[in-house]
Amino acid sequence: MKHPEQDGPAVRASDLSVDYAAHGVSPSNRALDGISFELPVGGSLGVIGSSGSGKSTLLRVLSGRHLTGADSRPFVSGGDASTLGRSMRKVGRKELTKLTFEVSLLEQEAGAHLKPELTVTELISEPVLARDKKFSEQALGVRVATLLDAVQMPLSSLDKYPYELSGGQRQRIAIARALVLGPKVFIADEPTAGIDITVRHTVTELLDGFRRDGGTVIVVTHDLAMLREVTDDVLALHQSRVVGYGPIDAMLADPPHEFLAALAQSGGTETQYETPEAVGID
Ligand SMILES: Nc1ncnc2c1ncn2[C@@H]1O[C@H](COP(=O)(O)OP(=O)(O)OP(=O)(O)O)[C@@H](O)[C@H]1O
Repeated sequence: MKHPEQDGPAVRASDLSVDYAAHGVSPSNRALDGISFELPVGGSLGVIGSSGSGKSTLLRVLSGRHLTGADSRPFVSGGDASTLGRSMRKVGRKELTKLTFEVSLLEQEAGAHLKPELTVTELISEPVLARDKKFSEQALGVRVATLLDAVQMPLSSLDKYPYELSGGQRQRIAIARALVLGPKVFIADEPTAGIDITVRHTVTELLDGFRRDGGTVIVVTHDLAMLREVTDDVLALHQSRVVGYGPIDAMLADPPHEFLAALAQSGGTETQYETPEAVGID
């Protein structure tokens, strides 16, 4: 599981600060400010925070996608983060390519952004064929069917197009696609968003199984039950900074910040939290 040069945690952030550069009329913007944590190989970290607190930016940086994405890339402006032993500040191009195979990022609303012209089989197979055009058709067929089963979708959906699936089914296909390369680290941004409550456990089971096989998980979720079931520690962000770090129930029992106190009171609907300044309270 470990990168040859890696002899430490799977993921580490040390006083990490991340900015978005000024763009047109938009000024530069600090999205993360002095973030530190460590996640061992095989561990699972939850990330929570109010809207705009920096959760998605953190996932982009830890997965190396800040160096491969399109416009308005965030950049590491202070400290550093490393994933599987590679620095996110100075990872080389070759190492970065390897990292994108080893670290899978399920982006927010991934199911809604599947290519509409591809079938389920093609969608799940695409990352494998993009990496190796000559990959055995038979082995790929088995891998696709196994993943489809893992996300509890029937084999009859193999030839379907995204428009023929429900929102929850599309999200499950996105998850299968994210796991098809057999990553070592799975980073997921709201994986259960849009998934029917009755099949949510599919995702929890999948993450559990992934960890049992030695995989490391980072998950942004508003789902308290999921945080309890699949994470060891939770990193709570508020306005770009860490306001809590530890097991979710310990944090909610003795909230170190008003954001967490509000979350404890609401029973998990943290997005409703507004700062006193935002609602005009002194
Ligand atoms: N492409 C971008 N260009 C400039 N600033 C950005 C960009 N994306 C995000 N930001 C800014 O970075 C900060 C953190 O945003 P981010 O999307 O990481 O937060 P978040 O916690 O994931 O929010 P949400 O829960 O609403 O998805 C915000 O101030 C946001 O406006």
